[in-house]
Amino acid sequence: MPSMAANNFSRNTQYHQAKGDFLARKQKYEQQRKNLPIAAVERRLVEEVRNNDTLIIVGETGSGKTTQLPQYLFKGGFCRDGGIIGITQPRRVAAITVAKRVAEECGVPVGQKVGYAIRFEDVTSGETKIKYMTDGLLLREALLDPYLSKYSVIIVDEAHERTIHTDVLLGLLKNVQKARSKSINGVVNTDLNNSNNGHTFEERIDNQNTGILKPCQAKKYNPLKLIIMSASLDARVFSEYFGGARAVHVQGRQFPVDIFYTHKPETDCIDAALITIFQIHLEEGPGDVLVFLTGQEEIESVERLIHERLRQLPECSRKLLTFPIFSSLPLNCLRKLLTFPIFSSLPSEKQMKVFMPSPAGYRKVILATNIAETSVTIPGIRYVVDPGLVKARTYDPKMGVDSLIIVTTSKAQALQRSGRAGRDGPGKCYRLYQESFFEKLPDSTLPEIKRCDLSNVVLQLKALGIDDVINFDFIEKPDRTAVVNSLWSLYLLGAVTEDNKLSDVGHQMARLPVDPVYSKALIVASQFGCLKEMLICVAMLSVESIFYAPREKLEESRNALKSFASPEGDHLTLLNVYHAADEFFQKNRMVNSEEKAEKNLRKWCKDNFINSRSLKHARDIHSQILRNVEQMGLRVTSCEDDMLLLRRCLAASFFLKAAMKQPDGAYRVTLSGLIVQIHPSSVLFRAKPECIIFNELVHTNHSYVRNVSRIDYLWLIELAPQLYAAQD
Ligand SMILES: Nc1ncnc2c1ncn2[C@@H]1O[C@H](COP(=O)(O)OP(=O)(O)OP(=O)(O)O)[C@@H](O)[C@H]1O
Repeated sequence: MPSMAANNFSRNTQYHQAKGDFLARKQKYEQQRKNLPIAAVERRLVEEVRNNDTLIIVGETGSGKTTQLPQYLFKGGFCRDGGIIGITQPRRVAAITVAKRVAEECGVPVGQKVGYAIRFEDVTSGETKIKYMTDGLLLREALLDPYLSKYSVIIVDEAHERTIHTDVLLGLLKNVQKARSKSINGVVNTDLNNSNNGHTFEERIDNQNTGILKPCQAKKYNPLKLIIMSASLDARVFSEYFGGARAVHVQGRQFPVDIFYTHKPETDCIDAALITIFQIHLEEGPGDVLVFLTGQEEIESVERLIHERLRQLPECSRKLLTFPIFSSLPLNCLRKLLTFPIFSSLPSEKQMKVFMPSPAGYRKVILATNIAETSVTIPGIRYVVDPGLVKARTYDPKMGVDSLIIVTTSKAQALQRSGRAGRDGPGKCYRLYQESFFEKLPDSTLPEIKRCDLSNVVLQLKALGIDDVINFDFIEKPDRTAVVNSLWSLYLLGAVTEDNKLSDVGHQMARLPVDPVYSKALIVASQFGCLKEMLICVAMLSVESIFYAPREKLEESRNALKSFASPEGDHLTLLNVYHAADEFFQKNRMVNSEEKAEKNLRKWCKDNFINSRSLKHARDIHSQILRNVEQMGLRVTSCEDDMLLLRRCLAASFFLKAAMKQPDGAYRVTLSGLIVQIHPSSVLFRAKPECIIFNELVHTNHSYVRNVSRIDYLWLIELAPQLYAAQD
């Protein structure tokens, strides 16, 4: 047995070692931080924020805006009165990774002084002073705390992305800022928007919750400092919107990035990307590669092709041994290439894998959608491959059709993409198009608010007390038809009343973090007595494709699907998959550890051609929305085997998307008159029932509907008379 002295000695050594490591890390971060271009203007920036309530900061990618400015403001005393510095990001992955980095730089665990919050995950505490979050999350917070009273500073980062949430936030923050500065001057706060009937937000909210209008109480708030930030925004537009707000530019970048263009246009982007990846791998020095692709399918096929080509490579080539960089690598170096996908529907823990360093001697190739385009730093990336394409949402308000199409990027996006290299050393960016093509790209991307279904935003605004959505002070007004159509859909869903006010149901819907059609479905299901089943349907419908059909095993995957298929449609089929997976998992967990049961479930998914990532994501969403509905006091009961009841509930919920069979076997959408086909992936593709409801409309060479269930037209008349009775 070791003596006490020896024990103490070893503990002492461990302590000193840990302390030494900590100090070395601290020193390393301090040095890195000092070298960032933004460090040279720290004092000036803090002064600018002190002197201006609204400030626009434009600075090169990688100059240190996102990670450093909040720390400077903290040090500059902006949290002294107990206020928090909030920083919004358009994407979850950026909020998480930047928070982790800043926590490391501060030498604290994430969740304490520095934290993050995204939909369904809150890693903050009472101690948190620097909080990274998605723009959507801050919007949700505004529902509960309309003055955003806990924030002393809000930084809207990557504002150039102009996500729908950023645009709504900007309008909201402008009002909150005005209201808070009035309150500090002792003016009673009655002016957060034009249509609040002269009551404060608190009063309106109390009125909604209790029905009793409380007496007016003037509250004092500190002014809200607002900072709009990006590497690639048109400062003029934002400055004008904020009444001539001051804009400052942070000069300089840490490392150079060389840009390369192709000599002629590329006809096959995937092939061009593959050639470039291998060219980099075989001819360039150490460093990882980041490739921008348009979506999960493309990523998976490029990943497969990389592995196929890798297998064809010789163990090692003589030619390569003449390059000094390869001479030190082991003989099988040519195959030492690892691929990592990252896209939005990939569960967070899988997404985080791209941030781990590659094993010694390996080169990492990250295949990403535009999720990795802004804010994130992936350590080790020296090469960026940019085919110049992105999958973007478009919306046809007349047809009510929301679709994803592949379009060329804007200059701002190209700049952001190249900015992912050159963050921890000099970088190279290969744009797979000609320079003349780049010159013709639009400067910035069309704001999302101009190309999206607005139902969710309109619902949120109304829940915030902003009834006159058309006249809301947007930085850029959305299409009037789109607003009117979303108001119409919300009216049909029962979320707004005839006189355009949010109904009780609407208030309930706004509390659920899913699309209005789904939140309504959950409320309807609690009345029908099948909320247990609807929670599963909504979770499964909220993720990308559950079924996985590799081209080479199409027949096998179809057979696997048959074992879950319901003749009534895709919703019941999804329910069968979820139940089967859950039963398998629960049985496994009785005899295995949680980890082993998870592993076995992944194997079960593989055997059954189910996308385990999507299923895991659906299971997570399910538990989160279950918590939400329980908090709201909705009755979570099961309809057991009464599938007729569940189908009627589907009709009562998704009646906005119904279609009738035409003599030629195509379908006519009842609301828009659009002619569509059932997608081949649907279990009803061949059955072709007379009347269907569906959740998704996609455009390829035809208009297809997906996630389809068989219903009876008479149910629509009975359950959605507001739309169907008049047509009878
Ligand atoms: N997770 C990380 N790992 C390693 N280095 C990092 C990390 N995050 C940031 N850095 C370093 O800090 C620098 C500044 O990053 P930061 O995100 O603050 O820049 P930025 O100006 O906001 O860039 P962008 O406009 O591209 O978001 C990076 O270039 C990189 O050198």
